[in-house]
Amino acid sequence: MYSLAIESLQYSYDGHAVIDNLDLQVKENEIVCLLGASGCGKTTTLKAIAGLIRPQQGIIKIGQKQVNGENIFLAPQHRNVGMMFQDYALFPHLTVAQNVAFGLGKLSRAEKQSRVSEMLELVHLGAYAARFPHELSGGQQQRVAIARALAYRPSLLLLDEPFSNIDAQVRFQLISDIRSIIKDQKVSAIFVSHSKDEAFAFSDRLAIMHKGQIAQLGCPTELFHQPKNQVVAEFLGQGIYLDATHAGNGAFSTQFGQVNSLTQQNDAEDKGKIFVRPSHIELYNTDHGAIQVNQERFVGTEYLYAIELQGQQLEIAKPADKPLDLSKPISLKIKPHAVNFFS
Ligand SMILES: Nc1ncnc2c1ncn2[C@@H]1O[C@H](COP(=O)(O)OP(=O)(O)OP(=O)(O)O)[C@@H](O)[C@H]1O
Repeated sequence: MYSLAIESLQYSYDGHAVIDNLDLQVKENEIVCLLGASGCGKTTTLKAIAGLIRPQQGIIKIGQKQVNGENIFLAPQHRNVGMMFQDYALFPHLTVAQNVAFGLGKLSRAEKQSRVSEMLELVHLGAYAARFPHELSGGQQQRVAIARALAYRPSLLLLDEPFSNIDAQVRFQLISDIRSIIKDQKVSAIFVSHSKDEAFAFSDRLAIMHKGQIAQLGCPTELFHQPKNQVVAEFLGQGIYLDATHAGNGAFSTQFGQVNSLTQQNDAEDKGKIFVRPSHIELYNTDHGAIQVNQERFVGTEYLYAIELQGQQLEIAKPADKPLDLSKPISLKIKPHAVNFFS
């Protein structure tokens, strides 16, 4: 069963489509990250799920309940979603405990107290109940925000760039803490980010968004190694395109020699481009190489060599015990890998 199912969603601002026929499904207890460049429609999608805006078209189901569709539009408070938006700061004049209790209107006083204590224990802030937000660090404030979002036991959490104001040094610890809290509580979550590092660390599956649509949905390794199109390939990491021709048996001819693919290839298209990441490239010393290394960096476990290929700067690694001899000529080859061929 899905905790969220979206079908053919459409939303336009002043006639300009921002969400364009978008489909998305989130499984139970799953964290999905909507990842994409600025302006691709991530926040608008979250707002439509939350009920903060009304889409012109499309179906949204949260659990079994249809919350959006033709003649159906449930108000945000009836959708059973918890929200943690970047600009949904804590209320500065309320204590931590009062902030967490804020959405618990229907419960009795005793029930509220017990739920607030439970939530503050969950985020390891039991001793901070009487403090005000300005007396907490940024990371502690985010943990209060997650406690507040989880307090009324939503079935789906919506998180919009929740870590963007957090110091880089503590961000990945906080991401790991909040991920464990969400997993413990067995809720599903949609997390919006434009940082692939955050997305890789926080989510089970990634949905790469482009121009109001989901370009690809899958687990991080699948998207990284088998991008369906150029948008996904480029968004997830550095790399270059090389002209390539099918040479049969899953191999390709390129200007750097033959490249063998470790995955089955469809030979229908003869000519195209392959997308090559730095980790697919090997530098080695030969008698007749013409590769120019612009910089060498030692980073402990390996050496990184900066080269320029087709106008793009790439850093290629070599193990620390097998460095290049920069006084001798250098060549380049492309290692066998799951080749991404685009016709
Ligand atoms: N209230 C509005 N009126 C008109 N256009 C809007 C409005 N809100 C957003 N847009 C436009 O809709 C598009 C998508 O906006 P959205 O905020 O969903 O993008 P995003 O992917 O979340 O971007 P970011 O990563 O920068 O937050 C943008 O081009 C934006 O300018």
